[in-house]
Formats: sequence, structure tokens, C-alpha cells
Amino acid sequence: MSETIKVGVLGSNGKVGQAIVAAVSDADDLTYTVGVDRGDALTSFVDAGTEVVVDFTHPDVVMDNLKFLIDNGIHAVVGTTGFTEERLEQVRTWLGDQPRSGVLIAPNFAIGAVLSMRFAQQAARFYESVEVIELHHPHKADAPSGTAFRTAQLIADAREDAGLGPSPDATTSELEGARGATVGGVHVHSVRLAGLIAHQEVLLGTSGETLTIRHDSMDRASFAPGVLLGVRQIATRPGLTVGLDDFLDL
Ligand SMILES: NC(=O)C1=CN([C@@H]2O[C@H](COP(=O)(O)OP(=O)(O)OC[C@H]3O[C@@H](n4cnc5c(N)ncnc54)[C@H](OP(=O)(O)O)[C@@H]3O)[C@@H](O)[C@H]2O)C=CC1
Ligand SMILES: O=C(O)C1=N[C@H](C(=O)O)C[C@H](O)C1
Repeated sequence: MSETIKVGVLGSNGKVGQAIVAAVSDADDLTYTVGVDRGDALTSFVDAGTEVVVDFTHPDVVMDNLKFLIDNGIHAVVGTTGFTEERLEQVRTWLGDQPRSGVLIAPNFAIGAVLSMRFAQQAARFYESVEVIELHHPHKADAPSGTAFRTAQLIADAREDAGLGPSPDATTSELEGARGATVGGVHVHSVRLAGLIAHQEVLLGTSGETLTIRHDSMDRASFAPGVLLGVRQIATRPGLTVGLDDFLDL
């Protein structure tokens, strides 16, 4: 019998955590060790011989979780949002020059969401105007979403590389928030609505045409294939990887 990868889940009682526990348990090449949720001891991952931990918890607790995993040489696949550049730098520092473990942090593990970010990045230089609208369930803690934040950053960088200035906008008077938040100068609008899961539109426009790049997660199972891909490859990629693109050879 071949060896399986021993996988634990942080936030195992949560909405996404439950979908990941089910996916790991169903996979023949993975063994589900233990789930840890609020109030449980992180040491149970070590006690169970866990090799890879998947984290879908909360931006307020994910850094402490990562410190523990890195200190204990456990690989981490992280979907929890809230990663600023400062946080990523802290993770790199914890990993050090010769990292024992791999850490993958991705704002979205749905394959279509990863592709749509890439498509938006590619399209950005061709359009005068761009805005991002993300739409989520009303239980979401952070706005804008991690995906929208990263999408806007990628678009802003592509526009800068192409020598494009800000999108045209004649607004001189506005109710606070009416034009959304800005990330790298790109306007991002957040909708919270019962019935939704996770959705995003990137609207691009120029003279006489618009392009809309839309992705919809209608079920949290959509995050599982990307997470399992990360789980299977993370041991071969020591250090920090941000985004699933490299794992998909994009
Ligand atoms: N990258 C991606 O593809 C995706 C990322 N996400 C992100 O994942 C995160 C979780 O989302 P979601 O599942 O919807 O959220 P939930 O609130 O449904 O789940 C989070 C779980 O983590 C638990 N938790 C809180 N604190 C701790 C702790 N210190 N240790 C262990 N568990 C803890 C929560 O417990 P309690 O309820 O008691 O607080 C809850 O059970 C969010 O940041 C979200 O944005 C979501 C979907 C996809
Ligand atoms: O909280 C969610 O639900 C989601 N969070 C991630 C984000 O903030 O981008 C990924 C996905 O949008 C679902």
C-alpha cells in the first residue's frame, strides 16, 4: 500500500472547513488526521503526526496558527484572507532562509476564480476604465474580499506597467462610499446579500466596448480541488507561495 499524506484542518467546523474535511476524507491518497476549531489545542496536529494543515479560520487568528505550524515543521495551505504585504513578510521571516516547511496562501482556491484573476490582469492594459464588484454571503467578515483585493492589485500593476493613469471619473461630489473602496487606484465595490456564496465581476471599458469577466462559486465544494492540489504539492515547495497560479502552471 502506498503512503498517504496526513492532513489536518483548522476551522474544521466552519463553512469551508467542513467542505475540506469531506474532500480530504474522500481522497484515497490523503488521510484526515484531526480537525481543530475555536478553543481546541493546536498541539493535536503534532500528536496526530499531521504533515499538512489546511487553514480556513479568520483573519484575526491565522497568523498565530501559521507561527505554530512553521515552528513545528508542518506544511500549511491557507485560504483564510486578510494577508497584507506586512503579514506576508512576517511569514517569510518566520520561514527563514532554509525553510523546513512550505506555506501556500491563496485568496481563492476555485480554479475559475484563479483564471479570472489572470484574465483580468491580461486584459487590464487594453482598457481605459476598470472597476471590480465582489458579491458575497452576509456572514463574511472582511471587505473587500481577499480575491477582489488581489484582483485590483494585479490590475493596478498591469495598468502601471502599460503607462495607464487612473480610470476616467468626473465625480466631484459623492455620498461617502458611493464609489466604493480603492486598491491601487482601482475602485472595488462590495455587496453582501443572503443567498450568495462568492462572486466577482471585473468590468473593463473603452471606447465603444466593454468586457465583463465574471466568476461564481455556487457551492463551497468549488474550493476543494484547488486546496487538494495545494495539499499534494506543498511538500515539494518549501518557503512561501502566494496564489495558486504556480501550482496550476499558469
Ligand atoms: N481562499 C479561498 O478560496 C477561500 C477563503 N475563504 C476565507 O476563509 C475564511 C473562513 O471562511 P468561512 O469558512 O466562510 O468562515 P466560517 O466562520 O464559517 O469558519 C471559520 C471557522 O474557524 C473557526 N475559528 C475561529 N477562530 C479559530 C481559531 N483560533 N482556531 C481554530 N478555529 C477557529 C470558527 O469558529 P467560530 O464560528 O466559533 O468563530 C469557524 O468554525 C475567511 O477568511 C474567508 O474569507 C473562504 C472561502 C474560500
Ligand atoms: O469569505 C468567503 O466566503 C470567501 N472568501 C475569499 C475572499 O475573501 O476572496 C474567497 C471567496 O471569495 C469566498
